[in-house]
Amino acid sequence: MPVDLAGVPAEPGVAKPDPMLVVDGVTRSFGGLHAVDVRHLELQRGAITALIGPNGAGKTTLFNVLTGFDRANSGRWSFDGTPLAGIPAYRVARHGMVRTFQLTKALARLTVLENLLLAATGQRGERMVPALVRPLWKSQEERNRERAEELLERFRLDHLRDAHAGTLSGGQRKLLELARALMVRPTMLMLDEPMAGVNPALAQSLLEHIVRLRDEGLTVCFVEHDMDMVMGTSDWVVCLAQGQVIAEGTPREISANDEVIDAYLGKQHGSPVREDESR
Ligand SMILES: Nc1ncnc2c1ncn2[C@@H]1O[C@H](COP(=O)(O)OP(=O)(O)OP(=O)(O)O)[C@@H](O)[C@H]1O
Repeated sequence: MPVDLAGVPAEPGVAKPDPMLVVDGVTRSFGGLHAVDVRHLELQRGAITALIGPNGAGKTTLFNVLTGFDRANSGRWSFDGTPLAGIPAYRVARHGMVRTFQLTKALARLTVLENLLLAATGQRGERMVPALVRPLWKSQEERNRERAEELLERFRLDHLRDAHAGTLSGGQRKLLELARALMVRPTMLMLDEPMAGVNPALAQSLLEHIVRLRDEGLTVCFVEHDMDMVMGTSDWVVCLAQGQVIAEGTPREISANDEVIDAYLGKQHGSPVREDESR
């Protein structure tokens, strides 16, 4: 564990020694449904925080709001001291908080290398004034290529640089999504179900990549609804249910937390137990 969270009490909304992201009173409703209602939440710098919760708990909605892809109804949050409420996604990314996205059909038609270079857009080479100054633009393009090659090697995708992204296996796609997010050198990585649809061996390798990124100083937050998946990897676990943070703690504390267990079991075994069954 890079930062000692072991002494932090396992309580919803608890303060962290060095928070990177601080969330206050964030709500998001759809009609009458309160999808997100987070009173206070802090994510520790340099740690891997897993955001867990049963289906429909509000994990993705909270992610979308915090990263500027959706709007909160109320609340504020700051990233590394910068208030981010109302800031659009591309500017959130410029502040260093970047989220992964599943490869769309359009991206699947591009090569792996093109995917990476496209992910770097919005950097200097794309902006108006430097774009007119050819040497500057050129050096930015070269830097992007260097970065892309570095990431291809890191994720062992270098032999696939000219393959169409659509031909990659599920696990390779997940690596490409991760590499795309890293093109802009974020300080915080937000991963929405990075292991979804990936076989267990590859999921393990993805988790190892994530741990390595954390060890290099990146702050990571990932959404996952499979509790087992987060246990060996995360430094801290936040559990959402019905939009609210119902528990926080180390993986060990969370796996023994009755409210968390109830939230999961309540969802999976939603129908009331018949009397004869309960007996
Ligand atoms: N655009 C939307 N319009 C209406 N309701 C929505 C919308 N987005 C999410 N919801 C609802 O908000 C609630 C929270 O959904 P969300 O996708 O954030 O949950 P989740 O925890 O990510 O679930 P899962 O693990 O199944 O992905 C759900 O009841 C969902 O149906």
